[in-house]
Amino acid sequence: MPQKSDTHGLPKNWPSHTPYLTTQSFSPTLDQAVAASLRTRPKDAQDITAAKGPCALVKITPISTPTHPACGQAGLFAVRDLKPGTFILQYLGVVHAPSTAAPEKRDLHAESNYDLSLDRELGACIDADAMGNEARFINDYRGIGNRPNAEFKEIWDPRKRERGMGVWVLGEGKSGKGKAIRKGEEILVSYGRGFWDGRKSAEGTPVGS
Ligand SMILES: C[S@@+](CC[C@H](N)C(=O)[O-])C[C@H]1O[C@@H](n2cnc3c(N)ncnc32)[C@H](O)[C@@H]1O
Repeated sequence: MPQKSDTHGLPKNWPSHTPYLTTQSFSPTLDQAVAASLRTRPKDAQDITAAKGPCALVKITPISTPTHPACGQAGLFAVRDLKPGTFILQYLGVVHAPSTAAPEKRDLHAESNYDLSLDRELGACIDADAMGNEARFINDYRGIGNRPNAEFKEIWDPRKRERGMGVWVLGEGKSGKGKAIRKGEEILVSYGRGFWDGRKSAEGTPVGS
């Protein structure tokens, strides 16, 4: 059954102060060369044209369990069983990269907790802090589950001719250990140690402690 959305076509529990995106937004500071590269199909990306609007596979849920490390925030949960390797949804936000025209400009995205790398060489990222879709509510598995049950991977939208990032249920892999995500389970990825190390150093805690 599709996930109920409110009268404005927003997913349930979508925050009123955050614009809901149905396609990627591009920073006006994006260099032409970077923009061109983001419109060139990479070798390893999967072709996906994600459906627009609220995703029927997931729901945004406020977290009130005191032992949950993101208590008081929200998370993204499966509304049906999802098989290993299933594409769930695209990670939408503002696509940005350092500008060669104004390299001295302050990076407006440096402190975002919603900034996902798209292309390391280009420094291109997708920031869902100011605007995005349900994928911005995916929490890191640490302190919640034993391991991630989902992963971010690059996609290529053949219709828009755009690179992007998608969220998949972890595949079965060589070991065949990838498991389905059960209805009601929280969708959890690994942000990578860099995310948490960056936070520790920003807070003045020595990295690695
Ligand atoms: C991309 S947001 C995830 C959605 C967020 N929970 C919300 O409601 O907006 C990343 C932020 O969620 C929180 N978070 C995610 N995973 C966490 C975890 N395993 N432990 C503690 N906080 C977590 C942190 O505050 C982090 O900066």
